[in-house]
Amino acid sequence: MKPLENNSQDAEKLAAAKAAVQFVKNNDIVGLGTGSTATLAIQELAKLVNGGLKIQASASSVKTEELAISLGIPILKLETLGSIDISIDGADEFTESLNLIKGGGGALFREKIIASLSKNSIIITDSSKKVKMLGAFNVPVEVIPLALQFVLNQIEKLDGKTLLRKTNGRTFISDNGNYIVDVDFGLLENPAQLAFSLNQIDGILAHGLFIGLTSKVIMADGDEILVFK
Ligand SMILES: O=C[C@H](O)[C@H](O)[C@H](O)COP(=O)(O)O
Repeated sequence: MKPLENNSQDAEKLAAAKAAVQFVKNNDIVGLGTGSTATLAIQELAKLVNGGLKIQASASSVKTEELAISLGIPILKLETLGSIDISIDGADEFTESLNLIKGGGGALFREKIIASLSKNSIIITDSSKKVKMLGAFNVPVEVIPLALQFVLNQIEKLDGKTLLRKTNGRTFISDNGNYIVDVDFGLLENPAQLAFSLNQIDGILAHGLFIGLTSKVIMADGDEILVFK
């Protein structure tokens, strides 16, 4: 049996997912996020699609694409899309100013493209993800392999402590064939400035700081649904 705390966190994720899919309308192109919370939204969306809602969707990871197809959600290739009506995704941390850290699952690059294309970018979370300052969660950075040592040096100049992501002892490889470096910058006084500095480093494909890309965060807290926008 799962510990009680996990059950209530899962219930919050589900409540946020159910609230978010209500914003999806007939004929929308929908961006699908990645992770445990986004998965619940995809399952809820599939129920609506099977009940007659007409949408097309695009996925932020191979895993999400496989899930969506298995549930009968029509999928469009991301490279064909010039805009997305609505996207639903999770986050690792967010602040009330709607800045986020994402990428705990390594899907940050495609998630960022989807968020950037979205007219309405909705983030769904349980109550553990809301923070006063970003940075307790390490900032994921997707690095093109041949640039790894260069990027590590540059990030260290920004006072970041770097850790190459591994899973089960093996170097983690993203859907795009790249490494993920998780960086401890401490609590972030100025996440926008840090995002700008990371954007200047050649060899970084994307980082997990999502600044100004979110329309609203729907967070469940116990039985309550809170919307930050
Ligand atoms: O790369 C993964 C994504 O950014 C996820 O949306 C994020 O890590 C949150 O995942 P979860 O909903 O599982 O906490």
